Amino acid sequence: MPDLPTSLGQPLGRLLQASPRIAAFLDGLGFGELPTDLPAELWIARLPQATLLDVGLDREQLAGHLRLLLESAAAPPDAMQEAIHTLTIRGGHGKDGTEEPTDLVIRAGEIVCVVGPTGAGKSRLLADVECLAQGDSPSGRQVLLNDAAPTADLRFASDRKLVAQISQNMNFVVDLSVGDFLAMHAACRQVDAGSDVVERIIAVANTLAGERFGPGVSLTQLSGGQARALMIADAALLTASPIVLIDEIENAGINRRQALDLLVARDKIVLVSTHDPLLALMGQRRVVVRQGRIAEVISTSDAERQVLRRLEQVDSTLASLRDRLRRGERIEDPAEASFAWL
Ligand SMILES: Nc1ncnc2c1ncn2[C@@H]1O[C@H](COP(=O)(O)OP(=O)(O)OP(=O)(O)O)[C@@H](O)[C@H]1O
Repeated sequence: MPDLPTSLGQPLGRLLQASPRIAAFLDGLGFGELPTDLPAELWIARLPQATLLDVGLDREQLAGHLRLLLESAAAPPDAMQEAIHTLTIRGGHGKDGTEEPTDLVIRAGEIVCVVGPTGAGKSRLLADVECLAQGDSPSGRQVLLNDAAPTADLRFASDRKLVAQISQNMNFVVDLSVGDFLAMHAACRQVDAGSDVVERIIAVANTLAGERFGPGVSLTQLSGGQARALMIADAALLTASPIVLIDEIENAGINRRQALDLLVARDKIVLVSTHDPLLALMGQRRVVVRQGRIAEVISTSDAERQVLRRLEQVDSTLASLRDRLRRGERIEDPAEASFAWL
């Protein structure tokens, strides 16, 4: 394994070499030519405020994001994960029996969002992937991995699940501490007991969720957002499953872009069911579900990416207002919520 930089004290050029995702991430934010000799943290410290406003991130968020991507690049690749290159959903039928016309092929490292009105069948679609349906679910869909039907062994093996699901209600029933739970999971995954994986997962989860928590806190005491952040960090850094399904990420508690980038940086196939415009536009494509069937597959356009940047700016303004209210401050100047600068 090449010697990978692990801190932002390294020159930007080294980070770009170490992780193509970092290069893609900075490029996607619209940073053109970068001062490759400058240490990354110095570059972040010197960025003009106007540039940060443009990209919709503050200095801390940008640094956090780069650290997560570095973290992912430094983690060892997973043998099983690398084995799945494509997930194909072969058309079934809608609730009224109308056929689904096309097959949907999703590649490793791709985010596909699932949108549609309430009750349209978004969760059904995720459930079909979760159980690797073979025409035996209400939609009649068939799921292929690397262009082939999964063997029964792969479909039903509980010890090496191909699909990890992060759902809306992460209610933990075991009363373990976060640290014990992760250590147990690491042991199941045969990750070196001496490694710092538990600390790293908690640190990553803390960058995703607002309110920090430590290894001593009980799983049952985590808030919904904290539990989701923990599961996403665990799915990215410890769980081998190459396919991750997410049923909505609440917009208040979690840094959604970081969460998705973290999974994609590990070359997972990510399907997110959502009603949130920010999340919906973060995917490369989105599937529109109507009456139980995939009615359309839309690729996110460049113009939509521009809209997403604006939405991220609005979101970051809302997040900072939310934080101030949480700290007990008053917000009385209407200009603070006018968004006229957009
Ligand atoms: N293709 C299909 N054929 C038959 N039944 C379906 C199909 N798709 C969805 N359903 C059924 O329709 C109902 C609503 O679907 P689902 O819960 O997936 O909707 P949803 O879009 O996730 O809704 P929400 O936004 O409220 O979470 C469920 O009972 C589901 O089993």
